[in-house]
Amino acid sequence: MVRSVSASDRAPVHQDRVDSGRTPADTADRFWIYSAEESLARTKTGKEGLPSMEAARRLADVGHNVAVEPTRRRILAKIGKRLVEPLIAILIAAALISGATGDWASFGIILTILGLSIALDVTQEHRAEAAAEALKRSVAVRSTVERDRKPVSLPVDEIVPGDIVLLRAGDLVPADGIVLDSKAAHTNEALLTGEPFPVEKRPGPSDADTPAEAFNALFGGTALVSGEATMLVIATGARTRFGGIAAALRSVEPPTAFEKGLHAFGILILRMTAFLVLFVLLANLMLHRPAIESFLFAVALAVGLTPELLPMIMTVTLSRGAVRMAARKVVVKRLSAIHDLGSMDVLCTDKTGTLTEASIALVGHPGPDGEDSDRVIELAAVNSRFESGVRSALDDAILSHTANKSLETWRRTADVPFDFERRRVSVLVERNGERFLIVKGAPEEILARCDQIDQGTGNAVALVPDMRAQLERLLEEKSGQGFRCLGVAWRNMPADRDRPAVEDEQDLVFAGYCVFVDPPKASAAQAIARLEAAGVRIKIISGDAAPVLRHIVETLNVPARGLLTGAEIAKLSDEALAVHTAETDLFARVSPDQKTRIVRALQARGHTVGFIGDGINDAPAIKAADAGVSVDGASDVARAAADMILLEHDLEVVADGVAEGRRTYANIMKYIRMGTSSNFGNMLSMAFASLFLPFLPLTPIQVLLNNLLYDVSETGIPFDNVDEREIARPHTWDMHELLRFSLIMGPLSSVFDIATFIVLLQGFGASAEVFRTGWFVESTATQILVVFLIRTTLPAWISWPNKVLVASSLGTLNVALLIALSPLGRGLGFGVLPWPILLIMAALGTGYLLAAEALKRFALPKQRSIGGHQGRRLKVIG
Ligand SMILES: Nc1ncnc2c1ncn2[C@@H]1O[C@H](COP(=O)(O)OP(=O)(O)OP(=O)(O)O)[C@@H](O)[C@H]1O
Ligand SMILES: [Mg+2]
Repeated sequence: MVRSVSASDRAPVHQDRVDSGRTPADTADRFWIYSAEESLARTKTGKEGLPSMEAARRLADVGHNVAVEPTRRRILAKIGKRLVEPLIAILIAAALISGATGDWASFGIILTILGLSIALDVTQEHRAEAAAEALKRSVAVRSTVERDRKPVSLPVDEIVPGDIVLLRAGDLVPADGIVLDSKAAHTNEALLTGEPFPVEKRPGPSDADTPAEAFNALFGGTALVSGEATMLVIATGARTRFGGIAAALRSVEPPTAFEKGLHAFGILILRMTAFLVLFVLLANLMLHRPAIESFLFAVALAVGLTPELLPMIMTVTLSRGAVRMAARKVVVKRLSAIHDLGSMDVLCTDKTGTLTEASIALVGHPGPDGEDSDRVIELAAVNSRFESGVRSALDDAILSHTANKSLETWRRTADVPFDFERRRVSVLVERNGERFLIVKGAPEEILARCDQIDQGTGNAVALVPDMRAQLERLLEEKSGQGFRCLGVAWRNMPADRDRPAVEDEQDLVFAGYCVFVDPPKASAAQAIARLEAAGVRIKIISGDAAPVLRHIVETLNVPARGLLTGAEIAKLSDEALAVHTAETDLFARVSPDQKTRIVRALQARGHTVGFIGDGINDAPAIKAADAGVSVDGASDVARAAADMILLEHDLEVVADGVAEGRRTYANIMKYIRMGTSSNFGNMLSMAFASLFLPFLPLTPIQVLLNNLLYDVSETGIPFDNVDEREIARPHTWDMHELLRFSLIMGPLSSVFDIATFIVLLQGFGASAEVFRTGWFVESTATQILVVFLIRTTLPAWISWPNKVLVASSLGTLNVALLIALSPLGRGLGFGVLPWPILLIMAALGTGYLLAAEALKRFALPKQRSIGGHQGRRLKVIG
């Protein structure tokens, strides 16, 4: 039986190292100190990988390769958790006491009602989660793993210790492990160590003390930016070096503003409920009512008042939102990000692919004289062909332009792969026994590193200031016309140099520019206009040059103010940057780390920030954003960091997602408003009833039944239609608004409740049974029907509900009437309701609904102005 690689497994194997002066504690985590053979032996595997049977056994043993196991629990666990909730537990105890005292009817009924409501809760939640989970799996990052002696593509969460993984440039390193074999492999560990430059990885062992120095170790969560590597997996999931940290970080990840607000709201309700229940209990006891029944009544009231279905409604509404968003080509990985997307008021976007077609073509390759030069394009092609990193679209354009050019005379020796900090790539090549370093990259930086120019033949002459100025003008002219440019340069290298370094990229000979066109995406203009109209400000953040960005926004006619470059941002403190972001919409030549700084600066100003990007360079910012968005074809790392994935690279899809996020929010708010208004009203009515009624207004069982029916009636809310005006602006959680709503709608319903009491008692001299039947009918009906009024700020007859909500509401209303008015109800303590009383109840109910419709415009939130959401975070009470 193979076990996971735990500390105890290691002890015997590295006995010799313990003898050589190391303590087991030192070596426990330093898996890179072993040779390939030792590591293979320790993980009980071979170079050909694991058989799938064995892999399945290990998976069952060590668990999935995820930093945090999903919180989705099994159905039984979910039921168990509900059974131990205090109120439910008290009810179960109450049922048992009823049974013990011979009241088998109560025993049966209480347990049936409880069973039904738990079943409703659990099945709804479970189904919704399963649907959301399936969607999430569809965008899971995959790795190529050797199984049964052949490479297969597997979701990364199925990787186990002992697996052999084949990595290529652009892949996410799926777990911790060591390099068995490599070809120019470099990883970017910025996400974990903050080190922005790629580090080379080759087979070990290494003696390093820290992970950063371990040249043969690969860490889960980093990215292979160049070359290829064969990796032996040593540790997966939370056992990885950074998996543990990630898990720790995730557990303290601040809740969204909505979640915070909701929590504060829950606590408020809880306090009010506790207060009321105690009040009712005391009043009943002081009036010498039967103790057990009074106690049960109080508990049943508490059950009725707690919004116990809220977590389920949240999950169902969000999952339902996720399913709807998937239909609009947005796959949600983190459900609560739907709220963030809906409340997002700033969207940061990259340029290529989002604002442009990303169909890049080479349109020119001028030498220093401004004329297209064969020398320039040949050097560029050699560079693109021989670099080991992820080929960018620029490289593809160069290579397709030179497809029929023979580069046979050139031989590759090594390279310094591209990274987004230096924005260039060098290859070391040989021709006719001579060695050259060919460098291409961001043109202004290439030019700054040149002191000679190439006359088109390989002859180098000094770069005089006039010439430099002329080259700068040429670049300005091309960029100003919206062309993307790269600079190409070279230098001679000593024949014995095999390992070029970043330091070699100077004293270069300037060869010329490569000029590319990437047409702006016409549809982007429309999508941006739509987002801006919906209160989402667009900021463009790109590694590309300022003139190119300016040209794009002019062509697309995007209203963008201000521009900051990476060089300027580097000089600003975080505070100063935050101030600048207010009037800056364009950010050019920014590094990956600066993208993150911009996101944080915007957040510091109280914005809810979205970030959409597709590159390795976008991943940290995607992670930092409230709503991190990536696209289906993006790099693994970007997709792994994102909260949601667009199946189509289009801002229009984001705009759809925003609308969907706001829809979801609006529906959750309906449930909350329903809860608060009826809760608050009920509390007042119950307090009144306890003091002035000669008997309990409802039996405990009737209270429970009312609660169950009400809950079922609300299960249609997640499906409900939402008014256009609800999705017109970013939403904000506002506790004051909710309180105002309760303070208007609650007393209103109490007025009608009390009127009902008076009519029943004074007008008809109703018996306890008839009284309870009358009130049950009236209160259940109004509680259920009021949803059709408060679901919209528009007049109820203009905004139509979804048919699922109509069905769930009217269906349960019918059941309620059937139970209360037919002989079925006799067993539940209902009496025969005379017709005149029924008519009066109907009249009172109608009166209440009309009054609610008339008063709701004072209670529901007004339409907000665009500025209304600024400072959102400050508004949250919590
Ligand atoms: N393959 C390459 N070879 C040399 N230089 C490159 C290459 N790819 C990119 N660069 C340089 O790095 C700069 C930044 O890259 P890029 O434009 O892809 O950044 P980005 O932030 O992803 O931009 P975008 O917003 O367009 O997605 C480019 O403008 C270019 O100067
Ligand atoms: Mg990009």
